[in-house]
Amino acid sequence: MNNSVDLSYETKYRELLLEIGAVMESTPDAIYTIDSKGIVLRFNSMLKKILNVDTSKILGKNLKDLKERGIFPENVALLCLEQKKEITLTQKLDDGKHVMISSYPMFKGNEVIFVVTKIRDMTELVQMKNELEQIKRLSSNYYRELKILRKMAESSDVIAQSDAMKNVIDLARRVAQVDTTVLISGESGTGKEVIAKIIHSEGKRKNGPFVKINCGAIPENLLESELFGYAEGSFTGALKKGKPGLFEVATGGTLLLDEIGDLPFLLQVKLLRVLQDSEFYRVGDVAPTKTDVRVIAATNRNLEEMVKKRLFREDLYYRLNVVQITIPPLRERKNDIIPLIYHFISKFNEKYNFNKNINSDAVEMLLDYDWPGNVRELENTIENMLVLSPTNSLSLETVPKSISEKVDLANEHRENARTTTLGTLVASYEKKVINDALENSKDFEEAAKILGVHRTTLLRKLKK
Ligand SMILES: Nc1ncnc2c1ncn2[C@@H]1O[C@H](COP(=O)(O)OP(=O)(O)OP(=O)(O)O)[C@@H](O)[C@H]1O
Repeated sequence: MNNSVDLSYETKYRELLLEIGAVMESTPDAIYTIDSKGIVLRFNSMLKKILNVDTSKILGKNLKDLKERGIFPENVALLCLEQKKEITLTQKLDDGKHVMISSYPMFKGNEVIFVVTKIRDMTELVQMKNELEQIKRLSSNYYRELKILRKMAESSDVIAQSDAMKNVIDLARRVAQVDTTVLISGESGTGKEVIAKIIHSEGKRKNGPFVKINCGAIPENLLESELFGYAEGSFTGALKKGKPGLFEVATGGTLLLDEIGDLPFLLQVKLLRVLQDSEFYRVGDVAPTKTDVRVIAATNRNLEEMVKKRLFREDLYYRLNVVQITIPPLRERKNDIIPLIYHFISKFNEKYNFNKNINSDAVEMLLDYDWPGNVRELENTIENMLVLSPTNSLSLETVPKSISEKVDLANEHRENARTTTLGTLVASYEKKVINDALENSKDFEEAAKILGVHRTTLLRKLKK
């Protein structure tokens, strides 16, 4: 009877062990247990796979010894035993695997009787996490670059760092949306054509032609036929079929009349008519020609003054000046100078296949200059420096003499003005002190005494 009870216990015990073994094998994690003395009691087959340990050497052995002899790569279970609490940590093994190790203490009363440790191979997960992070980093880099590229494309390579220039571009973009005439004024080389192109390319006529004519560069007798064309056989040397003028060439687009202040008086009348009636007469023609052109006029002269002096027709001035955009000279928007310098360096590096840069002394010098020729002069200067510089770094020596001499001279004048002011102040104060001393003393001798100088010194100063 007793025997049969024992046997049934033994059977149950065996079955339990089988069950535990089956449970331990059913997981992709490595599992092992140690007793309260750190002796390895049991493990599953994943232990060999994940920790790469020789499992034939560990059963019944002390984990501490195994760790010290390098047979076992970790001892989290011992920490758990020591601290009597659950411990989870991650570890990178010698073979590069990333594992997460969790040890759980099993208690009898207050005492830990054994520790179960579970090890999960995280290598793939860590790899995936790293890859994900890399992808995130890459995509945020791409996003940043895209934003810069978009910004560059949007501003179509127009530099506007200063508030003054930002306002100009803003106004140009707004005015681009309405088909009105615009008068752009500004010193030579400030970027009037650049702004006219923005108005053209951001408006309804962007797919039409952008045509420019410099009214001051063409002789008066040719300008009329250049603008309005001429009819068949209208003058000797004319083409037989006649020739269209720029008002026809620019149909559907924009016509930029540069240096409008140079337009001869007679042509001013003709231009006014085109603007009012959208039609004109070719030279020698009797029938009018229709036109559909947006006119932008540009000038570096003071048209208002010209109107007062009767050099420019008042009615045309008002017709052109529906919206006026004034571009300030570069010296009044110094914030644009540095970005323009780098913009042109990169432009000409690309053109000449260079990889040159500029040093800070040279930048300082360019910042101190007044740029009477504005952006065009700066652009030419950078091209000149880049082409002539013997090294990859544009230094102070590469700044053209015409610029460095002017900057040096201006700095010298400023310095002189500063010291002169100081000298004048000291002299006038000295004069006041001497006068006071003379007034408050009975004679010259006493005044010298009050002032603490020799009478000959006082005499000399008085003479001065
Ligand atoms: N804001 C800017 N950003 C980049 N380049 C510019 C800018 N302004 C002007 N430039 C460049 O400077 C040069 C002169 O500009 P632009 O021809 O438009 O000046 P302008 O005022 O029309 O000159 P002009 O009075 O002689 O007709 C051009 O090469 C132009 O590309």
